[in-house]
Amino acid sequence: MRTIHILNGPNLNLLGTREPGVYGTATLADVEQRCADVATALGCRAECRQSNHEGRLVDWLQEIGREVAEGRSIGVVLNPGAYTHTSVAIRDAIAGAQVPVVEIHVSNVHAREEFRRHSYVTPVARGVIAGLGPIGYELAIRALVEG
Ligand SMILES: O=C1C[C@@](O)(C(=O)O)C[C@@H](O)[C@@H]1O
Repeated sequence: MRTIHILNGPNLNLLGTREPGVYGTATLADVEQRCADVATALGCRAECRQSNHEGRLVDWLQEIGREVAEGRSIGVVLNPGAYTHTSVAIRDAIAGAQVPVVEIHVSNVHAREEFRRHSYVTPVARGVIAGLGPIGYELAIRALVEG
């Protein structure tokens, strides 16, 4: 059974209590449970991880690149959090490890501050989902598995 990875970046461990007017009230555990259920329904396994550390996300992306090359993984649903707007290292890890990535944002980053409109990840992602809340993760999993 192939794995689909769900990686969440900084501060997404605070989902549910963090700015609920922007990010809603679902917790990260709720989101991860939903991802696990959708993956199972699609015949694969979800592995969900979160880190507040850029280098750890880079390490995980490199590992996943090896899994993809060996046919053990389908790719990554990645919410890079604030690193979306700052991280050349995460962009380079995705490109260098040739990981299929769907970029996801809970909030509509294009309707917020100007600095959230630029993403270093988008040019190396298969696609982007933003502003649909937790259901975006489900759509991203479907896109990777069925796409
Ligand atoms: O941490 C986050 C969360 C976010 O990626 C989202 O899911 O909407 C949007 C980012 O701008 C922000 O820094």
